[in-house]
Amino acid sequence: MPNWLQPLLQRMAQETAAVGPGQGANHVLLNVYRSGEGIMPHQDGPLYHPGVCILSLAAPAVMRFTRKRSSTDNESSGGRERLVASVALMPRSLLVFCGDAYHSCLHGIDEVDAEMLDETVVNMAALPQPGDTVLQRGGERFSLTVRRVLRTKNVLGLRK
Ligand SMILES: O=C(O)CCC(=O)C(=O)O
Ligand SMILES: [Fe+2]
Repeated sequence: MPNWLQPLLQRMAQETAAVGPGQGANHVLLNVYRSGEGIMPHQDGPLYHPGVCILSLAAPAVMRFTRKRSSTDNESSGGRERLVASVALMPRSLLVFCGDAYHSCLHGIDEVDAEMLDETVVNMAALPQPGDTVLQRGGERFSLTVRRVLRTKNVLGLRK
């Protein structure tokens, strides 16, 4: 890990056990999004300890958590009816998630220039003007996604 990341990772390890109790992070991903760019709904998967910290920098965006599609869902449904929570990713904020949000939901960022703020936004108070119905993305957003990659042999069940 580069030196400049150490204080950040130490602070995350002190304040949350989400990325691996007692162990901390060993994997940091830098993503850059221009306004209008997003990341498709996905699950971070079994190679990681099931918890993640996302530090947001520069322009804001909104992360949408959607329930995974089940066998009884209508094939043609767009996904909005499976939306369970939205989180405004404000500059210099940290999103930590694990548990159901990690295992039972997909997370993604829409490819939009302006985010609609509806009743699914769980952190309205973090917005500059609580009560606004639109959040302009405005410019480039950088995120650091901090996780712990598990030892592959453990994940595959090969270790005794
Ligand atoms: O950039 C973000 O805020 C999310 C990134 C993400 O979900 C991922 O890298 O798995
Ligand atoms: Fe992700």
